[in-house]
Amino acid sequence: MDIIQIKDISKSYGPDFALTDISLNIQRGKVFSLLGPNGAGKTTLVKLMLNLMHTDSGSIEINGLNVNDKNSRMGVAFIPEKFSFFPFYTARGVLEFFGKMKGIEGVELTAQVNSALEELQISDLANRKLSKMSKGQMQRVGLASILIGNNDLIVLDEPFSGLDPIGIRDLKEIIKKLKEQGKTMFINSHILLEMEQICDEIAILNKGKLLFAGSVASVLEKEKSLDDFFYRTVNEGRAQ
Ligand SMILES: Nc1ncnc2c1ncn2[C@@H]1O[C@H](COP(=O)(O)OP(=O)(O)OP(=O)(O)O)[C@@H](O)[C@H]1O
Repeated sequence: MDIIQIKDISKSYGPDFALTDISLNIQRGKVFSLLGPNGAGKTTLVKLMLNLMHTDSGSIEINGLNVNDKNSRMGVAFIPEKFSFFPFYTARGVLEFFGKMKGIEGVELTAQVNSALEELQISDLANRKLSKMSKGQMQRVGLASILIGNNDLIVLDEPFSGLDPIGIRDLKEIIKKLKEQGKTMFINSHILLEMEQICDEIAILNKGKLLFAGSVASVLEKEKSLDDFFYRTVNEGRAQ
């Protein structure tokens, strides 16, 4: 079954449509990326999926449940583009908070937190407060939180922004490992080269309209790169 089912959704902010008649299904266990230029509607779609806003029309289901049902978000982890949390929390404190919210405690919580800190190479920052961290370090704390608990669906908004080249490589490895564990990833991004390397499926959005949905493999059969395909698709969409 598809883990995300988006049916004919539209969303406007006042008179302006941010999304128009979008239908999209995401298969379980795939790495999916929603690509689009600035203002395309990517964040709006994520907010609708997480029920942070409501659609004007159409419906979204996660795990077969309408997103109005809070149970649809069980096992869903979300990291916004700029991760932030109470500045007086340490990295360990943040991860313990996320774990406790998921009902994980004691030795199991300590083991998961230590493993997440190691995976993101921030064990040395475990006891540092967020207020004393760089942007990239804070982003790594946010990304470590997706490893806490048994998340089925991981939604990442521009996860590569703010990461240095080592961070980008580490994150790609983490995404690969999570895919091997059968997790589904929904990634909003502008960084086409990274997406070409790690994604199974993409959709291209521009000005609130869905211009393409399909596999990266099918794109690369016909095009030199995802980059070329993206620019051509967006430009043809603009011309219409
Ligand atoms: N709160 C808001 N009020 C009014 N218009 C908004 C609001 N949020 C977004 N928009 C508009 O909706 C459209 C889609 O915005 P959205 O943030 O979803 O795009 P995006 O693809 O995530 O862009 P970016 O890549 O720049 O983050 C844009 O035209 C934007 O100006």
